[in-house]
Amino acid sequence: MVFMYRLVKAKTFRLLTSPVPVPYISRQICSGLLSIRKMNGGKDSASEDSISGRANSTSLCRDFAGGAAIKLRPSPDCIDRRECRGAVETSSNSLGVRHGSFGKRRSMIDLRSEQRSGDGNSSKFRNKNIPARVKRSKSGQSYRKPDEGANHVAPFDICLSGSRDSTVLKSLQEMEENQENVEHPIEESGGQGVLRPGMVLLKRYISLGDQIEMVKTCREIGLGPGGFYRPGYKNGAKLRLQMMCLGLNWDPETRKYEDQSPADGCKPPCIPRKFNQLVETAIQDAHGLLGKDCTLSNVEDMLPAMSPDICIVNFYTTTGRLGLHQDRDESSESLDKGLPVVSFSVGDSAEFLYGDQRDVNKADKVVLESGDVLIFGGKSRHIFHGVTSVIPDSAPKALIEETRLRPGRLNLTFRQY
Ligand SMILES: O=C(O)CCC(=O)C(=O)O
Ligand SMILES: [Fe+2]
Repeated sequence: MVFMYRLVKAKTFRLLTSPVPVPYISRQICSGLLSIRKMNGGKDSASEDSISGRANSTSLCRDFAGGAAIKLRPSPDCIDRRECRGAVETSSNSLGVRHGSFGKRRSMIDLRSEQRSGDGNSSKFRNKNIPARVKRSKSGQSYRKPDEGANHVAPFDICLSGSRDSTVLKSLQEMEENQENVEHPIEESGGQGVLRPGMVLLKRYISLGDQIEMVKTCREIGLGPGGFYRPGYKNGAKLRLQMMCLGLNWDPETRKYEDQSPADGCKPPCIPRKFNQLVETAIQDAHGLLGKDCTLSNVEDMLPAMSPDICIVNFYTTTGRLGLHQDRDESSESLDKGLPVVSFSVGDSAEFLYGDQRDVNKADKVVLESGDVLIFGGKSRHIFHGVTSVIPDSAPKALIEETRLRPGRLNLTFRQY
């Protein structure tokens, strides 16, 4: 009896003092295995290719030495960004970009609100020398965790926090149904068509569904390594926009393309393959428009085709703007050939100026609306251009409801280095 009592007491003691109950441990291992299987065989891994363009990508990233391109390498290198100054905990699997998908509707609205920078000016406090640690959240998204005590600011979030209205899906469906050609509606509306030799505007070209996915994808990438920050010029002045570069990083301070972001030292994320496909189709459709002019024997003489390996993503709040400038930091080969810049506008409309001189009074003006694609190459490759104002409350309602994009405008410009 005494022996039995001691035995029971000893077992009970061991159970009570054991740090983790055995059945609990095995449950954890099982669920771990389950989630690994799900990631490898389920939708998540299938979606990797669609966003990173990894498997069949034609996009290339460059190695730079002292600012000069020395060799081209395939896109997986721009996904594996472990070399970035602070992303010590990043593995190729942990980058949110690889788990997102352009084609897959996944809500990004529940991302951690405490990681948000709040307003368009906060990234000016980001200390270039303080690394941001990249962590992975339960949902598989990567985000930066500010180091203890560091004066670090998380990337700018182009979307607002909060839940989505349940009526939104309905209004989205209605809008899609009302679009005559959901794929690429080329309408004969104001400003549409050839603005000048080599400059073509495709009005409301990007479908609402694609605009929504574009915002969600940019948000997801923009919150990770190499994400949105507020860049500055050499003289210390800040640009009136938030920027993120894909493929290669363009630094307004050095006016050079480099393979790391000055904000966090990370390699620029890759351009999602779906973005590149849209660019290529837009150029083909622009050629279709140019081809209507019977005097042109070869449309490519006026507007060469290109495969983008750089995408500069700008987000302008309603007070954002961009002074008149030329895009001339791509390779001299690209510039000499007149390979075009292709610009996507999403969100609020903006007044866009363009002309042959850096003079606002001599420039022409066009309003770029959500879904518009502007292409300038050939003889127009070196035009001066800029954004004078963003028109508040002009974005499609369903876009805002579905994405909670902040008031302002998202602009993506694609180029070939
Ligand atoms: O926002 C725009 O429409 C133009 C952006 C631009 O010119 C640039 O990023 O170089
Ligand atoms: Fe530009």
